[in-house]
Amino acid sequence: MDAAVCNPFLGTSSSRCYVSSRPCVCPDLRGSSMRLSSEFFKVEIGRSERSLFQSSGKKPSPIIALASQTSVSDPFSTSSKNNYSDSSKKSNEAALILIRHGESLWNEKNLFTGSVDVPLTKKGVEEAIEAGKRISNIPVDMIYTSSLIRAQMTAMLAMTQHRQRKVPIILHDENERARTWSRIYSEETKKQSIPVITDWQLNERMYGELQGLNKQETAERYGKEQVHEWRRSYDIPPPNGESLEMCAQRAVMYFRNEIEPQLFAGKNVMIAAHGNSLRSIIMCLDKLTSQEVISLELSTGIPLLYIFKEGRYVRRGSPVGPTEAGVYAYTRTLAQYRQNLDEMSY
Ligand SMILES: O=C(O)[C@H](O)COP(=O)(O)O
Repeated sequence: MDAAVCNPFLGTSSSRCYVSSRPCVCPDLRGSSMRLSSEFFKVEIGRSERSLFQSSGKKPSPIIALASQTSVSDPFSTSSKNNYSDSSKKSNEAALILIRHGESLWNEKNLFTGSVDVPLTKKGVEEAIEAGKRISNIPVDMIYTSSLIRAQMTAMLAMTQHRQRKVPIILHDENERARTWSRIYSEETKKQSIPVITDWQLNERMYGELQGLNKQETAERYGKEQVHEWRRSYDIPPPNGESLEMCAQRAVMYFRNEIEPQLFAGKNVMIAAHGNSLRSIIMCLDKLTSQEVISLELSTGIPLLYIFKEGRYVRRGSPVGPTEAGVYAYTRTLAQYRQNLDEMSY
């Protein structure tokens, strides 16, 4: 995992190469054998999130409001992408929300999309808004999205529903001028904002020569099994495209190097990305094997909540709705956060 990954959209001489500075703990990416975790095997997020509670034997409990605080941070206190981490602000826990973008115009047409930059459909817009309602009581301090419009639309639309009423603002640091011209001069305004960091490394896997082809027609032409192998196997790439393993190498490395330090610093993070970049991250968080990940399917526009605590990720399923008591009782901190929002709105 120490190969540099360069942004293909900037050519081979990208000014930003990510070289893993931390060892990746994801077993499959280390190339060693994986721990079996049958609990999350064959999970279709969004359709069977309830069964996650059942399989873990945990039932949502009523709201517990105790004196514990969500992290308080000023995410705009530094402007560089890489300098957000403030390890002195270590907190006990942070929320991590993962969300696959809403339906895109090519999802609707059943076309392989990959790196092609396609917007949401009307249904996708509605899914993103619905997702926002589901997470409207969960704290969000920072947002990471891919560089593709469908993920960015999803993040922004979801945040229109958030009760915190902070303004998500895309950080532009592609060059000095972009940094200077997008500066905010009011500390108070910064506090009312949520930084949105966009990065190609969270993009959908590059689908190579399948991009733009109809999935059904491709299966008829090359055979269902071949197409399933291209779409779901871990290490077999589609023609001239990325395998899930290749996608994981950049997406998981980005997660480890850029996002995880924020969680360690107590920041609550939302990631709006794609079916396969998120599958690779979930594979790592849930320690799925390369066999188990084959059955992992993500529905469009369904948020999934993890609690990051003492260096561990605890999957809490998908918040079903803003009124579901169980969502707020996941942890004391979330319950307290929700209670504060309620008190503020009286
Ligand atoms: O890129 C695509 O076509 C989809 O977003 C994901 O497709 P998949 O379900 O075939 O991986």
